[in-house]
Amino acid sequence: MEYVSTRGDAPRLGFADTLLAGLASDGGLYVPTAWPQLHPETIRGFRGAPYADVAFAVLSPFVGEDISEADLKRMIDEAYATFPHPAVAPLVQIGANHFLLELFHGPTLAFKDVAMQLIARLMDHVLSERGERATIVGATSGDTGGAAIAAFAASERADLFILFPKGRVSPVQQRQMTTSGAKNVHAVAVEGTFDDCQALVKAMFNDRRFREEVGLSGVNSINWGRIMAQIVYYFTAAASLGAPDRTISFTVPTGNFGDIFAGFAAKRMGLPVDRLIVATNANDILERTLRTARYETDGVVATMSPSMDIQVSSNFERLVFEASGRDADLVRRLMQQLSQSGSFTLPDPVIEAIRTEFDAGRCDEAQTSTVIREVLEDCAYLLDPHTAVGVHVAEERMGASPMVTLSTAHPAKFPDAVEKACGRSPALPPSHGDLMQKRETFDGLPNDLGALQDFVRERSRAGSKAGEAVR
Ligand SMILES: Cc1ncc(COP(=O)(O)O)c(C=O)c1O
Ligand SMILES: N[C@@H](CCOP(=O)(O)O)C(=O)O
Repeated sequence: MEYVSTRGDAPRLGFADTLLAGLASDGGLYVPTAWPQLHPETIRGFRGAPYADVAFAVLSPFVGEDISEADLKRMIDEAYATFPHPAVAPLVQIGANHFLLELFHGPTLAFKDVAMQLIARLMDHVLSERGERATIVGATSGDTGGAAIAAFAASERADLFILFPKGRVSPVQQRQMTTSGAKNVHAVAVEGTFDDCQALVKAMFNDRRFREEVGLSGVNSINWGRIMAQIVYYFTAAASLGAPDRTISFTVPTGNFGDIFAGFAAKRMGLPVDRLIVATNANDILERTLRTARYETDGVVATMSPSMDIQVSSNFERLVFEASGRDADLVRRLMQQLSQSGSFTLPDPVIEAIRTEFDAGRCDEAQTSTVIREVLEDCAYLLDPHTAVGVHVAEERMGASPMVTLSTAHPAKFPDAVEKACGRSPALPPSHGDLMQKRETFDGLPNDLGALQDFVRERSRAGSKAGEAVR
């Protein structure tokens, strides 16, 4: 399997190089040259199968020969053994035809663990086979950071720098990033928004000298490995509800568009998906884009679902590439307009192609609180605010197909918002009991590329071991 950049101007890479590259050298995002196809009989066989077995079947074609079957199988088994729930990603019914796909049973109680636990193992494996080290820099609005730190804290091969927007993550999210005690982990509070953090990460990737100097790699969903691992749970959920013998719709609380793009990829691989529904909070750029064809950034507002407080939605670029018939020239032009003017307009055939498969809806703060309260009253089930955004939008758009709303975080990550909405404060699971008492360590930096690069240079050198090659 080979991967191409959405901007058409970077070398094609195999799986291992794509995984370590993160962002393509032309600023684009890698996608597979062709979508592997799963036969309906294979999908039918996923019913009742262990999650790790489905993961192996779905992921093998993307990995190809870069990692042996035995090693891939072992790493998948190890990754999902960190999830205490035997199903890894169980379904819970909350309405006649409405199901929640609980993706928060991993080490940091958010869906990011599903991919991060696997890609940390894959990256370490590839780096150690090559005798190399990597400097991983990631941006987070709260959940990616904690999941990456939990997954890479034991890494012998990577130094990890996580940028989070100061004062804009929940206390639980912040402590998951600042209390690991791991020497190779650096949590950095940036004076700015998540979009600022993400722009800094992309600027570091686009600085070729810096990229080579520190052996830069990334674990945000710009990295194909993240998307790939998230495809699996669309298959497990749909198969247990009757796919391939009936179609299933998915509603996805959306920020950076990675999670819903994984659903699109599952559909391209043969999963009978009916509608893919984008659910946004008040930061509704994607809902506006699907309605008006105009993608226009508009300043981020802080909400009770902070992990979705995003305006520049990286993976939308992958969708534009696919919906335009893989027109890299168009993608390059639109992304240039975005960086120059903060907006672009999708050509008619592209927005029409997107609308044939996607819908979108928005959920404001009052509606988020109402949903949390109503679902608690009706189903005795406590939603986190991100999932509540999804449930609100899903309920507006129920059709004939069963609806699966992705439940992306445990409510205990956002206890204040949940308590304000419904009067109940969710407790952290016992395994996280002492989190709020642990000592925090983090650095603060301005929203300044030079300052950040100096910081990374200094710390990643300190973290690397003498005698080992730096990528
Ligand atoms: C809890 C939660 N829900 C939803 C999202 C949105 O996912 P995506 O960025 O893949 O669209 C995020 C972060 O990205 C998140 O942390
Ligand atoms: N919501 C995310 C933002 C980063 O998204 P990613 O999927 O690109 O890593 C977060 O919680 O950090």
